Amino acid sequence: MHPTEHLKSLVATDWQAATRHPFTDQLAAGTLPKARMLAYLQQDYLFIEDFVRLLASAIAHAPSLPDAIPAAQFLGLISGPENTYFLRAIAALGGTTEPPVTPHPITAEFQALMRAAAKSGSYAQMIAVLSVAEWTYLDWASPHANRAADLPFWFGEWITLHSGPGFEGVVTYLRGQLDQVWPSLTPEDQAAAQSAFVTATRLERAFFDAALAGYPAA
Ligand SMILES: Cc1ncc(CO)c(N)n1
Repeated sequence: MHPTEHLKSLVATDWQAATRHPFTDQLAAGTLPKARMLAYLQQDYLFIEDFVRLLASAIAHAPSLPDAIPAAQFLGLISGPENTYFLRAIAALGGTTEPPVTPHPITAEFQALMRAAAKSGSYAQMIAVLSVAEWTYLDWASPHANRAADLPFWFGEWITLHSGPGFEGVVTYLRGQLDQVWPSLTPEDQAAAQSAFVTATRLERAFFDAALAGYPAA
């Protein structure tokens, strides 16, 4: 079994909950209330800021240029079409990106995980968090890809950005990076990368739970 398959098997319950979630089911059915989608995108735009910095850190720590290039191309996608999607969708749903919203506690936990991975110096930890983020999104979005065109763009494009051959390639690349470095890691590094993978999956699930509930005050 590939290391990434083993890691996924460890978190099967959270993985299933994060990728077959009522939030994304409602999104793909077009029945998710607009206010819920807006609040989610505003929180996710905070997530994306730290995601961009984490991805940049992984690029900086990649073992070789061929290992770095696909991540650099993906960074261009996030900084280009995906960033533009956020700005257009948040505006169309009646919101703003400035000033940024206050991070919900789950968003803050995710930010802390990404910041810790980014400054850990461990490429495996960085890739572990990035892999969970993109692989869970590929898994929830792919079954809905054929319906994206019929939805309002703030739902449809969010599915399209996370499905299809190009995005599958991103996930294959990220998993391949973790599978490639895994055997050379010390047991301590493997444990830290596994812990990052487990925590990231728990937070993906919790992020959708909070978004579905509309971020009720604690
Ligand atoms: C919370 C979260 N996880 C993963 C992705 C995919 O990049 C996202 N946009 N937001």
